[in-house]
Order: sequence, then C-alpha cells, then structure tokens
Amino acid sequence: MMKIDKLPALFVTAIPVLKKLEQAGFEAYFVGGSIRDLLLQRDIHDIDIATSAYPEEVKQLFSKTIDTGIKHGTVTVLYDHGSYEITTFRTETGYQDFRRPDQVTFVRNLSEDLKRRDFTINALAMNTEGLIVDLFDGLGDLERHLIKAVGNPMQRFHEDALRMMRAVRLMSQLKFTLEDKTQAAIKDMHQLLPKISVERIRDEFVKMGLGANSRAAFQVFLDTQLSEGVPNFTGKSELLSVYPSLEFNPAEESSLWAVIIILLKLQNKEIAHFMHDWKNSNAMTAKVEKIVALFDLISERSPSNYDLFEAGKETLLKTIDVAHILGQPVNAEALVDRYLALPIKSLAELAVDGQFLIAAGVAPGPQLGQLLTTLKQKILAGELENTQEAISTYLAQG
Ligand SMILES: Nc1ccn([C@@H]2O[C@H](COP(=O)(O)OP(=O)(O)OP(=O)(O)O)[C@@H](O)[C@H]2O)c(=O)n1
Ligand SMILES: [Mg+2]
Repeated sequence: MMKIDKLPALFVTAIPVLKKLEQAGFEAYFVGGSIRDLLLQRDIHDIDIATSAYPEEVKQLFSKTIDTGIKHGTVTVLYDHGSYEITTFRTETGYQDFRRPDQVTFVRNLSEDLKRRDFTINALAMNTEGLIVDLFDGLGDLERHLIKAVGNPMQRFHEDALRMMRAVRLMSQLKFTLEDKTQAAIKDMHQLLPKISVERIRDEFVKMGLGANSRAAFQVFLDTQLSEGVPNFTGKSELLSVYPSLEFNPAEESSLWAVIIILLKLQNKEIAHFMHDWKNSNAMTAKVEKIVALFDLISERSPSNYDLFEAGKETLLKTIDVAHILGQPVNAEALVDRYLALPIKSLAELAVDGQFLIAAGVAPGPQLGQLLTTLKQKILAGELENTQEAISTYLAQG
C-alpha cells in the first residue's frame, strides 16, 4: 500500500477533524481531486473529506456546522479557524435526465462511495496516516497518464453526462490521454451532453481551453462529437478543426473566446449572441468584442493612434496574444511602443476638461462633447499639443 510521508499543510490542518470522526467510531478519508493533485505534485486548492457518518451524526459531533448540501450529504464544519466540507459516503441512485441525482443513498463503506466516482484517478482516498486507498488502479493510471472511467464508462456517463466534458478538461489540465474504451463511450453518448446546463458545460470548456494541453484535448472534443452538443458549434467542426494545430494555447479566457470566434468567422454583430448563448457575462462579451474588432482592424491595416487609444492597453495586449495563437504575423513590439508613446492614454490625461472649456467661453451642451472629441483626435494625431496653453491658442483661433 502506498503511503505519503509528508502531507501538505492543507491536509495536516484538517487531520484533527478526521480524527474526531474516527474517535466517534466512524471512518473518514480525504477523497477526490485533492489526492490526485497531491500525487501529481500539482497545486491543491481545496480538499474534500468523506465519512461513514451520516450528516446528522456529523452535525452532532461538531458544534459549528452549516448545511451546505445536506440533501446530498454535505455538511460544512467550522473547526479551529478552518472550514471543511464533509460528505457522507454515498451511492447515487435514481439518476434522472442524466444529471447528477436529486437523491442519494448514504452508505457506510468507502468502496461503495469510490465506485460511483467518475475516473480512476479521482477515485483515490487517503487516511490521516497518508495511506492511499486505491481500488481501481488509479495510481497505475496516474503513472500511465490516463483518464479512465471507473468500471463501465457508459454507466458513469449515463449517471452524469457532464463527466464527458470533465474527461476532456482533465486531459487538457493534466496533459493525460483518454483511455480507448472511455473515449469510445463518450463518442457513443455525446448526444447526452445537451442535458447539462450551459453554465456547467462552459466552466469545463473554459478549463479545457486554458489547460496545458488544450489543443490535444480539443481534438478529442471534436473527435468524440462533444462539440456538436455545445452552443453554436453544431455543424462547425471543419472550422473548429483548425484549433488543434494553433501555434499556442490561449492563456486567458477572453483570448480563448476571441480565438474561437475568429475561427468560426463570426461577424462582429454576431458575437454578443454567441457569447450570451454560452451564458457568458456582458463584461466578458464586451472584452471579446473589443479584441476581435482590433484583430480584424490590424489584419487589414496599420491602426491609427486613435484606434490604439480607443482599444486601450489590455485589449491591445490580448489582441497581440490572439494573433500569436492564430499564427497571424503582427509586429507586437512596434504596436506596443506606439501605444506607450501616445500623448494621452485616457480622457483623464487630456490637459483640459469640460469645466476648463466653459471657463474659456465654450457654451455647455452637445457642442462641448463634440469639441472634447475633436481635441482628443487632434492630440492623438499629433496635430495639437496636450497643454492648456496650446489648447487655449487653438480655441482662440477657432
Ligand atoms: N461529475 C462528477 C463530479 C465529481 N465527481 C467526483 O467528485 C470529486 C470532486 O469533484 P470536483 O471538485 O468537482 O472535481 P475535481 O476532480 O476535484 O477537480 P477540481 O480540481 O477541478 O476540483 C471528483 O474528484 C470525483 O471523484 C464525480 O465522480 N463526478
Ligand atoms: Mg475538487
């Protein structure tokens, strides 16, 4: 049996919680993704605890608890400045409409709990001593770099169709390959994906897109036809098939969406629709629209100072990133230098404001806004110096 000698602090601080459960006669283990990440020496962001104690028993044992997901057996325990999610061993019965079940059955033994989990590498448990429980050769699959369903893959995906997206997401994040039968089952069952809410699909899709091996995972996402079941990708596999041969992986979410939108050859006015179908926020949509617009512009001509000002630094840097990903030649250094040399980078940097203009005799009203725009354009074009004197002189001439 494998034993971890030195546990990271996140686990160590939780040990008293597991011990307390054990002293009361229950079993308690660390489970799920945190064990996988521990063994892969990846950053661990949260730990999950599983126990044979029923939720009511957990609540009796600890003085401060929150009913986080009591129906599914999860209780949050507040203990010694920490908070811990403790879930009762369970099997998931009565799967309806291919989503995670409304009903669960609590069980007293760990193996029942582990065998309903999605992938072998996610079905590992660890006790307070650091001993690893591995009933499905998850350790072997970690070594082989394999994502493999626990038991019958069809059954696992039938229980929860989101797991098909989790498979390609984990492939990308971990740089693992998908075991053949697991991949074949996804291909067979890809039609079930639309049963899952778009928000949950999107979260997995973005994690896949930003993972270390996103291009290889995307190929499997296309090959299994999972792509046919997500918003606006239906019938677009030919356009999307460029993705796996891109130069780089996107490093950040708005670049990912911009790349996809450019590959799909969407018109600018179609972007908002596309983004909203994916349940993206208005803020994300606005960012992506700006990136795609600047990308289209620099693909056609050299941007003016005014274009660079309007785009702003963040959009410029992301657009350069998108161009690199797409293998589009772009003189990044020159563009950034030109941006940095702009006489003003925001309206606040204009040497005058509305009040100054009114004091100088300009009538308030729409003309005032117009005048500010004109001043901005002239300053950016290098036709007017950004000082109060130069602007006053210009006004006196006008
Ligand atoms: N559809 C799902 C979701 C989760 N799990 C199980 O619940 C654990 C925890 O789920 P979650 O935190 O959502 O995913 P992780 O695998 O921990 O990945 P992450 O690093 O993103 O948290 C998983 O490891 C897996 O054992 C599952 O079997 N089926
Ligand atoms: Mg997790």
